[in-house]
Amino acid sequence: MVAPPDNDVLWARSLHHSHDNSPALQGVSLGVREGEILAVHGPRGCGKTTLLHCLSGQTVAEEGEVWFNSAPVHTMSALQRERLRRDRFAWIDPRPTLVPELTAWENAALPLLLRGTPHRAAKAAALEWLERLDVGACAKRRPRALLQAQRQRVAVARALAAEPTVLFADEPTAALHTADGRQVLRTLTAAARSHRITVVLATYDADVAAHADRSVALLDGRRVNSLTADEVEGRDACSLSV
Ligand SMILES: Nc1ncnc2c1ncn2[C@@H]1O[C@H](COP(=O)(O)OP(=O)(O)OP(=O)(O)O)[C@@H](O)[C@H]1O
Repeated sequence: MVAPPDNDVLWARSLHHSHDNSPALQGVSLGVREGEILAVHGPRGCGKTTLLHCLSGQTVAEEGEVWFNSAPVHTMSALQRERLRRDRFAWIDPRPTLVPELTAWENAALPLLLRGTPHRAAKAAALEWLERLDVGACAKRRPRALLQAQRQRVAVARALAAEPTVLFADEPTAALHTADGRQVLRTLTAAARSHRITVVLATYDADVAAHADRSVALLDGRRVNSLTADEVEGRDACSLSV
């Protein structure tokens, strides 16, 4: 095993992974520098979510290596990977995944509480980030009483309140209207830059990818240098997705 370059917070080498014998990643390598916002860009089914799952330790790739700083994630036990995700990573799904029984602020505070942050400090951080995401007024409401766009803002607040080393955002604005999506994305990227949070942002949308410092393009589970307009729109069927 060769350790990753010093200035990469995340580093993946030659990742191969398949779902039901259908290859989703076919030899993807990449490095993510500390503090950068990296877009993983490509059409639907090209392997973006699978790549983020492998980088964040949710999935161990069938072949290849993933390193977080100097730690080999691919050889960690399931418990070690779970701790890594809890303590150092945050995740935003395309659609908000909140705990229905908890209020908005309790949802936003949850990762901090799970890490053992004192209740008062966790609540203060959650409320601060809900305000920044313009959903401070919803703090005491449960998810079912919120609009979808408000729920997604709570999910973004939850990810940022935890001040992770790396934030994985999988199509974070997919469920939002364009103007709403732009505003959430601006808040997310500004917060990440000011707090030196590294972001790996999966998107099929070139406008979303433009918010990143750097983009890597995926097609059919492989890195490519650039995408044509048709590929970006996902109009080309992904041959490996059938
Ligand atoms: N759990 C699964 N079971 C079977 N096939 C899967 C599974 N997850 C993903 N795939 C397939 O693996 C390939 C890559 O999927 P992946 O979700 O990583 O791509 P993506 O670029 O994130 O797509 P999308 O934007 O639609 O989420 C696709 O062909 C997809 O159909």
